[in-house]
Amino acid sequence: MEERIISGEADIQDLSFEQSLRPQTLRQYIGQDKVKENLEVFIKAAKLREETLDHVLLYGPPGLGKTTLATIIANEMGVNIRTTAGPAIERPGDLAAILTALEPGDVLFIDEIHRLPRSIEEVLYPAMEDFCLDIVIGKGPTARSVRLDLPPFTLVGATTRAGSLSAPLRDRFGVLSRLEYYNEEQLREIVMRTSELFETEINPQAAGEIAKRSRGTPRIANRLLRRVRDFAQVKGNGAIDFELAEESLELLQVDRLGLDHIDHKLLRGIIEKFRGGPVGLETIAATIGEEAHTIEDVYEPYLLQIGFLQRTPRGRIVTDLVYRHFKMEVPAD
Ligand SMILES: Nc1ncnc2c1ncn2[C@@H]1O[C@H](COP(=O)(O)OP(=O)(O)OP(=O)(O)O)[C@@H](O)[C@H]1O
Ligand SMILES: [Mg+2]
Repeated sequence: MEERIISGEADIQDLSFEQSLRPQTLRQYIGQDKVKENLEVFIKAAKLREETLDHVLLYGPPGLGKTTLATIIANEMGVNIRTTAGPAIERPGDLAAILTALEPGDVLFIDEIHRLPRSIEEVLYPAMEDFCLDIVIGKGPTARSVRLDLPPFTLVGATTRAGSLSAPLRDRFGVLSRLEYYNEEQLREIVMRTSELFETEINPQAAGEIAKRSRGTPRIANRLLRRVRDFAQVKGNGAIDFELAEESLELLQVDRLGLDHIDHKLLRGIIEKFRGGPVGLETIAATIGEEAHTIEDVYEPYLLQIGFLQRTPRGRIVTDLVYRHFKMEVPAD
């Protein structure tokens, strides 16, 4: 699969920047008002009662701020955060080592928690419920189970696929927070904030233009800003004004709605070869030379989200919005 500048997934460059761009407190975290309001109350209440915060599950598409929020939760609670990821925990012993090393009140952040092996999940249940571990010592007929007390902790899990989480695991989280795509105004604020951290001058209109093309995703907004900043440095005096932003984004081939050439190929393919659909996923896949599941997981979600594609029982259809976006005549039927 080719790399796309408008992908929500982190690339190597993103990773090297993101740490320094992360807001540290709920107050600095832009948008996601409902999630923030709830967390604020739960955190306050937990602190008043001098208890640990309930376990929190954060879910939503890549790049919307799950890892950021996990860090903020620990900061706001005034505790340490230990970070690991579902695929990194292979054996029950791995998890036991992490859990027994926690200090009272700590946040344990498990990223990609849907990729935790089932055998590990089972170790996690009593840990989450009663702060204890049941470990088996020895093998065969002499094996016995020992119960080990753990310090109370808060598990923060993050996943892009809440649907792949087993029900028993999901049920053990007290707080379930779904992150939503950001609106233009919120993304504009994020771009302004990041520019400040970069010490790059930007005017609000230019920030708005980057926001518009960021597909509702802070990670993409920050990435586009970085690229536009390069253009500003090389072609201008370092400051980002509207014309420069627009010109650079055109050169980067990210259109007014944040669509790139792959989106265009997919949409035009359906229009030109299938008269706008309905057409089956497999057929689309064969036409544009991609795997069906890649289209479903990666290409389609944003197009569905902005109403450019619709799923019907007979396949995908493009909507009138697409014809208008491409300045094509909307067909009569
Ligand atoms: N609400 C926000 N306000 C400001 N910046 C944000 C916000 N949310 C995310 N960001 C920025 O976007 C970048 C990506 O966020 P983050 O790494 O938390 O996403 P994620 O949901 O964990 O993604 P993934 O699913 O790939 O793990 C970070 O660099 C962060 O600075
Ligand atoms: Mg993350």
